[in-house]
Amino acid sequence: MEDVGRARQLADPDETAADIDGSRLPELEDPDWMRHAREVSQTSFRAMARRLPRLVREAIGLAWATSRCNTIASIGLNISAGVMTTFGLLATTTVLTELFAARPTPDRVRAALPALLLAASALAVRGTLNIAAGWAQARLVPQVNYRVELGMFDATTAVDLAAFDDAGFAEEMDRVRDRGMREAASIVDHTVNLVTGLVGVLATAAAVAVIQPILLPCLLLATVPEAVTAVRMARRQYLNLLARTTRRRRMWMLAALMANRHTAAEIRAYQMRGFLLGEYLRITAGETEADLDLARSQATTRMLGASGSGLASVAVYAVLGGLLLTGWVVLAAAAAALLALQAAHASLRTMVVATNSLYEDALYYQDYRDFLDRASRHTRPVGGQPAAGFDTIEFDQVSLRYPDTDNPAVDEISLTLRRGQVIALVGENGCGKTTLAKLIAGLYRPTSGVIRWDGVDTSDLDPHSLGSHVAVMTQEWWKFPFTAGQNILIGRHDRPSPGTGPSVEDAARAATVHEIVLGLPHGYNTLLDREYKDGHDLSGGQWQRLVAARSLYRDARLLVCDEPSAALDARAEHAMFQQLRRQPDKLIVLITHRLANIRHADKIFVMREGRLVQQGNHDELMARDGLYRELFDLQATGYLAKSSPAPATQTP
Ligand SMILES: Nc1ncnc2c1ncn2[C@@H]1O[C@H](COP(=O)(O)OP(=O)(O)OP(=O)(O)O)[C@@H](O)[C@H]1O
Repeated sequence: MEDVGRARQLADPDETAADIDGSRLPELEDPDWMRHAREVSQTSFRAMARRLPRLVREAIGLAWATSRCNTIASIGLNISAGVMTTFGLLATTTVLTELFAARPTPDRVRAALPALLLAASALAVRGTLNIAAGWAQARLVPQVNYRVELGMFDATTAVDLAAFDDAGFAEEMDRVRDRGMREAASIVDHTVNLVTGLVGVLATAAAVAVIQPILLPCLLLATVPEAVTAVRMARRQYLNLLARTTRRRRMWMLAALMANRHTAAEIRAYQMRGFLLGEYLRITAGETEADLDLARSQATTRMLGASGSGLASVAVYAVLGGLLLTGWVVLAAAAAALLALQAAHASLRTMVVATNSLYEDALYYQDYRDFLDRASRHTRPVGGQPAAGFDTIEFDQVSLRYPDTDNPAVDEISLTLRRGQVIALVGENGCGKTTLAKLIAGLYRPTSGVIRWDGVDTSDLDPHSLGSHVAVMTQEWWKFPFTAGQNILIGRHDRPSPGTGPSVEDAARAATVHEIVLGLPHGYNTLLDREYKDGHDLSGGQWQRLVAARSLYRDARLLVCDEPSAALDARAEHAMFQQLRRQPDKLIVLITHRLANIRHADKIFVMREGRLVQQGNHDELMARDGLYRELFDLQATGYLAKSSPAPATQTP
């Protein structure tokens, strides 16, 4: 790790002298996913080579599962090209043997002609095979990429919502998205390169062994400096990048801040431009220095490597000369061996670089596989009893404790909800309303207690069919960058027949957003994302109406509305609650801090610190002393209080 430390120092020369104050961003901790990089930096090349067979098997397995045809083509064509290399070299030896024979020149040329044709043909066929192999490889790599990406998103969209509360899961997911996912295609690419390099070396060695076996050790000797140089350069490049990873992440972060529509307003309002550009400049100065340092040391290694190769070549020439003088090798064989040497150099280099990269990328790919394992532990198994709907939902001593928290967010709650009711959850911030609503909606599973639909434990019901009876208007809705119509339609994109529920326009009318959508340049086909051409945006309240339309379009038996009117104006809010009261066959669960909106609810559940402390309708709860009356009166006072005269201005 000495190299890492050195590169780090060079990357930020003023590190020790710097004052860490508010005018400068603090240095970031190295992220956990760099642990593999460190591991690679401490692994010897021999240890890497030992793990190679397993890695190659794994990569070929992945390629095979993606496209058998392209895998066979990539590897098969490369091997065939190798065979052509051997043929070509052998034919060249024959050409040289004929040309160096003690005969008149025209006779020598005539004798060499068939072998020359053979050598030229071998060369042409090898070139064609190489191009075809490259083509198969180019087809294979993106396919592997998409397969792995799909596997990743298949897992991230199937896991329980609770998985996202687990910090370990989130970090692993980011790490996999950062690198692990991309490296799957790389390991296939490197493996094919490794096979290509290996085939090249073997093909040359085979040719040399046929020409004159004694030349084989010479070939190996000549390639050693090249191999050492390639390994050293690849590893130095990697270690240098490793030492700068954290700083580069900071650069990416700053770059993303400075070229982003969402941050543009704040950057201008707070005049942060100078600060951001200054930080970027400071970091790029360190980066430039690190780049120059790398270029310098790579040039030195390349020079030393070239000198070593030169010396090795001189040694090989000396050995060849000796063999020629002593008659062990004929002149033609020696010349062919020199050609073989050139070919072996390039192949060996490919092999060494591919080994280094394959080993490193395989470590990141392992992260991806670990993540899929972890995700599968967070995923409910498909199957179970189909859920036909419900008439009653019953909570029996239900609790939920978030990971790594001391107190349960919902604590031993028992209640019964019936279809046709409008119920409300009330309480102060953080008392557990949203968590309880998510339990009702089946988005979370209780950590203890049982939830039953018509007497059946929901954990015995098929999660997909259970979810099909639920619609949720969440507090933290997302502005999906789709058209206005799609933003509603995704509420139930797989509705079996269009006539079985409200149309998109009906839902939009019910949520008082139809006129707004018609006012957009392309009506329901208007793209709601200004970052794309012809894209538009809506105000916060207009978006909230669109979200309401989506959940009405879903037309589910259970509708959970968490602060559905937080961004609505008074008229829209009134219309929204009127609409929610007009759903006699549904169970509506409302969460709102504006208590006037739930006066008509059939039942109000009042929560404090995760527990149910009161329940009843508005009149019953107002008739008693308690939290509900206290909160309601506090709010009502604000509306009813007569405006008091402004306090007199005090004169000094
Ligand atoms: N994902 C989470 N991980 C850990 N703790 C959480 C998580 N979500 C909520 N909590 C905690 O659980 C408790 C209940 O939160 P919840 O969001 O259910 O409250 P709430 O009554 O809906 O609050 P508000 O009225 O502010 O929306 C709070 O103490 C909160 O900090």
